[in-house]
Amino acid sequence: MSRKKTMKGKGSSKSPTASPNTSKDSGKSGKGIGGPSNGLVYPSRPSLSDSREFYDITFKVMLVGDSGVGKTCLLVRFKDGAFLAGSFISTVGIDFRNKVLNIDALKVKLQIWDTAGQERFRSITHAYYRDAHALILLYDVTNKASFDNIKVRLSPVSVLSVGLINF
Ligand SMILES: Nc1nc2c(ncn2[C@@H]2O[C@H](COP(=O)(O)OP(=O)(O)OP(=O)(O)O)[C@@H](O)[C@H]2O)c(=O)[nH]1
Repeated sequence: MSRKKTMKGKGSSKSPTASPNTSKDSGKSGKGIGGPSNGLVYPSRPSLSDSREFYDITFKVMLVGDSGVGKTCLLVRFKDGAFLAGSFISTVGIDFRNKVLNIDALKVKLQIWDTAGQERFRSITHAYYRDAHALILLYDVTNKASFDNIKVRLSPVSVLSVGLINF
């Protein structure tokens, strides 16, 4: 497998393709449905950030769940090792960050998309499920409604679409 080269996202990043959405903490764009129909996100697409990092394979992962369940906190914790305590700023639209992991001598790039949990962004965020390799479903253990709402978020059409294309 040839080693590929890509831009490494830092903080809120620009996405591989174009579409008008914004992130919670910087207002920078998160753009487009991230990759071709087989779901792989190729590094030859437009830049994500200003530093480069090699990888062997890439996967698109979506964080899905109600507003306030901790999607952004989980992502920041995983990416940067920090916890965003205190003030809660809701995500606007969609955002993503990249993380490259070394697994069995391979560099695996995860492109992790942080979706807005608010109802008004649902139609936007649903569009990004299409070519995802994985959806991570989050809920607040102190809020049963946030668990029940996962079923609503993953309508049969969305799940079927992800399943048919990627698995
Ligand atoms: N106690 C506790 N609070 C958390 C945890 N994770 C996140 N929070 C808090 O929950 C609030 C919301 O977290 P976010 O990660 O911004 O929530 P989100 O799911 O991204 O919300 P949207 O962007 O609106 O979709 C913040 O104030 C966090 O500090 C956790 O594991 N425990």
